[in-house]
Amino acid sequence: MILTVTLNTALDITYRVPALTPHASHRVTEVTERPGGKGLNVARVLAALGHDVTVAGFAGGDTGRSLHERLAEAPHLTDALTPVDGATRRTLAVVDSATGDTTQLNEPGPLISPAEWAAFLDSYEELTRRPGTAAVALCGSLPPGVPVGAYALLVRAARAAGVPVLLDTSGEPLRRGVAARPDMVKPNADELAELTGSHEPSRATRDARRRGAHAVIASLGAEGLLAVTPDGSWQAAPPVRVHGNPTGAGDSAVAGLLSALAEDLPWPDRLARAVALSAATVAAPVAGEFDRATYEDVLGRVTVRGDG
Ligand SMILES: Nc1ncnc2c1ncn2[C@@H]1O[C@H](COP(=O)(O)OP(=O)(O)OP(=O)(O)O)[C@@H](O)[C@H]1O
Ligand SMILES: O=P(O)(O)OC[C@@]1(O)O[C@H](CO)[C@@H](O)[C@@H]1O
Repeated sequence: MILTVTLNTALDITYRVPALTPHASHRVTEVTERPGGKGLNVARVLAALGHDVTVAGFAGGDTGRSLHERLAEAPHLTDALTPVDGATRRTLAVVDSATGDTTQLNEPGPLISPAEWAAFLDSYEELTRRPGTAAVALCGSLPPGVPVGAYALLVRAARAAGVPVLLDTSGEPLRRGVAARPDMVKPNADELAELTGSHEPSRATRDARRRGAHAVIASLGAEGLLAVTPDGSWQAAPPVRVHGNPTGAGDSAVAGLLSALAEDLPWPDRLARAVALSAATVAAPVAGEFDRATYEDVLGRVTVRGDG
């Protein structure tokens, strides 16, 4: 079983409009609603690959109920979200059909009380220590009320339980989480630059390792992934730039890395899978889904270069 943690779950709403123009009124041509937040996207992709996955985090209010209902329909997925009084947030992605560009609006999320945080920690401890837990992914922003050092605490607890842990977040929670020495961290280019102060990916990736992460897998948009690990360094790139909605591409990369880790595959195969899955997510209309034909087509054509 792979455990994904989404402290700030969301009901993701995607609007498609013919062209997005500031100050103008728009007709929405398509609306989709999905359980979201990065860890839930990771979980859906893992489940679609046939891995058993448990989702932890918080859910509350009408939006939280909707999350529970939809998660109950997903095969291979166990809902272990901790109930909270506040309502789970909504996020809005507006896709411009003319350019393919996406504009993202994320609500802050509900206020988590000290008692709710303590209840989550109990559940997390139990899940990480359960026999058969193969890996943990800690994903996304923190809702108000959750301490800024939350991920550092969760990284240390996973390591104490002997479970490999991957961190995918930003800002101060990322800085503190990295210092707690996670097995893997997956920043995008902006997150990496903010963490290290360097806009040069290979220098920044090495710097992020010095700050504590055992392996750093930086996602660089259509250029693919740059991984610096204890076993070697690799660059993995898709054969072509895919046009579509990139929301959730990073989450699919995380799902690729974790599923291949759970299957004991070597780094080049993990990276190839992550790149192919994330390209296939750009080709799918909403986050947390991937286009299987694109995945299978791209998988054999990913270039992996390195010294491992
Ligand atoms: N246009 C594209 N064509 C092909 N692959 C892409 C494209 N954009 C992104 N990818 C793949 O998706 C991965 C993740 O993308 P990105 O670096 O934008 O991550 P991210 O910012 O964490 O994503 P998000 O927050 O939207 O989930 C990249 O490393 C790459 O493999
Ligand atoms: O506010 P966060 O937690 O950083 O990001 C949340 C979010 O925008 O990221 C996902 C795409 O990666 C969406 O499904 C989701 O709603």
